[in-house]
Amino acid sequence: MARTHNLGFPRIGAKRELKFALESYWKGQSSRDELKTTGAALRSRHWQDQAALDLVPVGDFAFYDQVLDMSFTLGNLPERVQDFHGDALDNYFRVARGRSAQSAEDHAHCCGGVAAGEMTKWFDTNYHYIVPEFTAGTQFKLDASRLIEQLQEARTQAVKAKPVIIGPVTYLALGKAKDESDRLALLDRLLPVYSQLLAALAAEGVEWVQIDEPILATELEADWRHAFSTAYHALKTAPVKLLLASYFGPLRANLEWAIKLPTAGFHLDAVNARDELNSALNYLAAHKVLSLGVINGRNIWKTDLNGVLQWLQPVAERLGERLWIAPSCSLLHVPVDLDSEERLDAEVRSWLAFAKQKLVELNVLARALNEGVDTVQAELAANRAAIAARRVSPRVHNPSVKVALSRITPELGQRKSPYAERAAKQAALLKLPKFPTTTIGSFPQTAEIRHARSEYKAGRLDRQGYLAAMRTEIARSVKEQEALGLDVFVHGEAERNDMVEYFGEQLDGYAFSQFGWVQSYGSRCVKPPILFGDISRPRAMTVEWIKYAQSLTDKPMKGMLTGPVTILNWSFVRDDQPRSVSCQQLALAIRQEVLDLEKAGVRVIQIDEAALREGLPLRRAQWQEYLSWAVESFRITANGVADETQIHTHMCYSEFNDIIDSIADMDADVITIETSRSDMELLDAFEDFQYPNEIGPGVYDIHSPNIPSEEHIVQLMQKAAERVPAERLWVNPDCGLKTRQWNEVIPALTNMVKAAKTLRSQLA
Ligand SMILES: Nc1nc2c(c(=O)[nH]1)N[C@@H](CNc1ccc(C(=O)N[C@@H](CCC(=O)N[C@@H](CCC(=O)N[C@@H](CCC(=O)O)C(=O)O)C(=O)O)C(=O)O)cc1)CN2
Ligand code: MET
Ligand SMILES: [Zn+2]
Repeated sequence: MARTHNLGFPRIGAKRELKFALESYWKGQSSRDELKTTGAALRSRHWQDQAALDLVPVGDFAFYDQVLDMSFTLGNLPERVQDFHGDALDNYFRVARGRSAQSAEDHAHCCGGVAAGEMTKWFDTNYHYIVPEFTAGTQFKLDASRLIEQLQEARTQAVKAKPVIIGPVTYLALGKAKDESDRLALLDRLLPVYSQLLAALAAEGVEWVQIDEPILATELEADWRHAFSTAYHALKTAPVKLLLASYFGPLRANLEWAIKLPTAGFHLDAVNARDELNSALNYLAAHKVLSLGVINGRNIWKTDLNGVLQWLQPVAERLGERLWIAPSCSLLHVPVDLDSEERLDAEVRSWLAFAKQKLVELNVLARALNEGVDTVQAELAANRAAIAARRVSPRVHNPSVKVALSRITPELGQRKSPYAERAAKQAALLKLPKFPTTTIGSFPQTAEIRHARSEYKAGRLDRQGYLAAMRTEIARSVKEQEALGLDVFVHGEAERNDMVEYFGEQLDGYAFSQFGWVQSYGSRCVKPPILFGDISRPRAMTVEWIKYAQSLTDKPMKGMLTGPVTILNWSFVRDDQPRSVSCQQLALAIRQEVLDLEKAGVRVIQIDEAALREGLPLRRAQWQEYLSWAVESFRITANGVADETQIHTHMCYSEFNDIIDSIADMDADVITIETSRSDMELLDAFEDFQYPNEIGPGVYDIHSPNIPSEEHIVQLMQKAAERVPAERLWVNPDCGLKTRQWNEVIPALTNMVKAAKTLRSQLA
């Protein structure tokens, strides 16, 4: 009898209930009890949604982030919040979001402002976690209250609970030593707290605990391998059974030793590591449970159930009771419920499965294994038909796109002249001052903008009314930029719901959902569009907006586009062709937009590649292959323009040391990057490499409500000028301003423009 379980369920809610409850609480519009009630209601609903499983995850719910939850469970709070006297949940939000010194709440508790914890991406997903902070002196202390309360809650609802925690080695690996000390030296202090935690869970009657170690999908140095051995030998006496979970990819050199660690069970991502199944079976000790992730937890496609059964049935026969089946990873990365969708095209819908549908698939597989395929004949037949229809659908295959792809030549990615020649022509045309100022694209997405768009989508505001409302916003942002005295303007992206979804909505080969929300960080969500077919651009997507914005000013207006690699990495993409092929198709489509903008007289065009660095594969061994097609796709998109047209790109995750040659290969005239929090140290890579083109190192940390002072910006730019020749420097924020408010943006940019003027008089 194969057993079914799940590694984690999306917590934001099918209608983003958690997002709205959090934001209302943060604004002081609802009480903490109301927020906690919403949390409990979501947990309860999600447990019901999973009731058909043999084991249901508990502890996967988090008010902000599961890694931050783990830090609180382990008593590892940054020193700056340890003296907080208020409610524990408020302290948790202080670490997550920071708190400016002025807020009334802080006066009430007499401890000033705190910096937010650093946020970084969770493996190769678009989810961001709060980085645990360590020093050589870090002490851990168990606080199991969250897990125990949730277990008790689950018990009253008769949930077959399997608590989920992050394992000690991954926890250390995800964190950062603030004093550059060795994180692994903390393992000996950490393990006793894990032992206490497991004992506390056992005391609640728990039999199995899922302990996540996704770091197993990366290349591990000997000391980290050793840490695994130390950790799991120390925990083997715990009074619970441990299911050690690896996901997001194959284990390669880690497979043999990891599966032989002394745990009662092991979870293998059998979607991404199917080729490791036989070895896993060979290494598996006779008593051990093998959990196989047979349903893709990272995409939205229906599983080929008949295909899975073909290879899974013999495994089930061999393992009997010791086989568990599950999604490949937590379902955090997929939307909740396909049934909510009212407008999806019926054909495309028939190919899809969201979280709830994936669990139904799992159940069909389990019944086929346990009760015989005859008992699920109808389900298997329907699945077979859907999979077959998708494979041959004319909606998926567009011969003219395939022809265009076959005609790609290296010349397509080649600018006409080298940077130095282009730069001279652009300077003559644009006549910018030294230290030119600009912003990254978006201005605040105000409640009015979002409201107008939702009225438009609901049919209560007509197209003319919507266009007029967005034009008013664009005009406002142009006026503000005139008043600020910026040099290169942006239109502000008011008309875009998201930098990726906006393009997905306008390209053929894409579908988009109404409620397909996925958490990106905290209360912020994205609705990744669904790339299902060959991509083409039926008509220009941005030209009218940019032309309108340009008509309002004599300053150069940047055309604003999202690049192919970022669109790819932040979409749900096809699983029936390599990512590189989808990326090239996107490149050809966005290239047309670039050329149309140029034709419309736009002199500066920015092509955002925020997710290029982020999209690096988990294993270094695969980096080169990825970088080569990713950079080539960018070059195809960007490099068809005349020398006089200035191409910008933007990246917000700027740890470029290992890939600076690829960044230079993109050959953008200007790159704007995130650097303010690293005190310009991230520019070292550019200095060492002697990066040849222009750079705008961010001087305003847009993730924080704090307003940077003129002096601070001048100082940062002086540091930048020590590393990059001043004549190649731009002055700009770290990233777009969509999540900020105008009353923060205006003073910050005022200081930025003043700083640029000071720099011109000092250094020029
Ligand atoms: N795709 C993507 N990934 C990214 C980023 C990014 O910008 N895009 N940035 C980095 C950080 N991640 C981020 C992810 C999301 C947001 C963000 O602001 N998300 C918004 C939603 C953006 C959106 O799609 N907005 C829609 C829907 C807005 C909305 O919620 N409307 C209300 C209605 C409001 C009303 O009627 O008054 C509703 O639908 O209920 C729109 O503008 O049209 C949010 O969660 O609040 C920011 C950063 C990394 N990854
Ligand atoms: N142009 C985009 C913006 O300003 C770039 C964002 S990168 C996440 O919002
Ligand atoms: Zn950015």
